[in-house]
Amino acid sequence: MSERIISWHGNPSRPTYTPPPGAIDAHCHVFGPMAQFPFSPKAKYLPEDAGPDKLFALRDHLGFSRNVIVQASCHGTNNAATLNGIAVSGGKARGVAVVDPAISDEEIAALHQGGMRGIRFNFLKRLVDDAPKDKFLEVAHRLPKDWHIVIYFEADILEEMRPFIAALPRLVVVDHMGRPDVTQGPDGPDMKAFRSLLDSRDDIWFKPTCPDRLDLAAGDPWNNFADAVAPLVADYSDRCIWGTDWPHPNMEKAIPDDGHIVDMIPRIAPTAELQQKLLVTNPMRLYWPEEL
Ligand SMILES: O=C(O)/C=C(\CC(=O)C(=O)O)C(=O)O
Repeated sequence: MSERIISWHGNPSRPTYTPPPGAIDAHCHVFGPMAQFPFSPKAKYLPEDAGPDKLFALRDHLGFSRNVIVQASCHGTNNAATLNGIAVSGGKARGVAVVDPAISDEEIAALHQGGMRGIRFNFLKRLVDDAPKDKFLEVAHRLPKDWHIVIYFEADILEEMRPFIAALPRLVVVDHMGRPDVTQGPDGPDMKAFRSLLDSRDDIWFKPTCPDRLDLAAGDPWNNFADAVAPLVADYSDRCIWGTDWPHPNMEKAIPDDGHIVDMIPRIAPTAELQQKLLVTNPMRLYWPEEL
């Protein structure tokens, strides 16, 4: 792997939709810059630099106020690039770390000091070599009480994930709703299974994100995504947070326009009240609770 990849739009449109004041892009990443923060030797993709300067310019362009930077798999368990993004944000970013489960309690405390408020367990085989559930559970028990656990898996393994998720000792946030097949519609088997997971614990949250990934075949404007996801947001409105997923790792063959991604928000959260919860109140509870 030597060629570096660009997976983001060079000139995204300005959205038609205006997010409320204080809106948080609660799922995005930074890549590098590589000269300062090299990628992991185990990285499954090698992106061009997409550093905090680009991320914050996009934040302003799209009308957002803050970011939650999620450590991407290309940086492995070295969180330096993400911590740098948080550090140079002037208090406008916090993060989610990916850690070696053998991390010490002192290192966890340092991550908290650096603005991390959760860790991510990634179960996608195309992104990570292994996902040891027993070790993940052990480290989960050592997290600060007010941290949460972000998990990323695909719908085909939801059933085998259930016992692990049930055992997690912190609030859980599921990335991209566990990647349901949105073409099945709001009452299809994947959405039904995901709803039953949400019903199994009232502290399982989700990100109704990534229309570009989940409605890839139909493409922009991602109508299947809007139809399947809007009822979920309406029914679980206190348990969802939203993000752009910029710089859209692995989407180089179908790069989304970030302005259009933002314009999905009023289609899945049609009222001002739902938008306020999705973009402000809910993510503030997880990332800046001291300000509430
Ligand atoms: O950005 C996302 O959430 C999804 C990703 C990339 C990713 O998670 C990672 O690299 O850690 C994907 O499906 O390729």
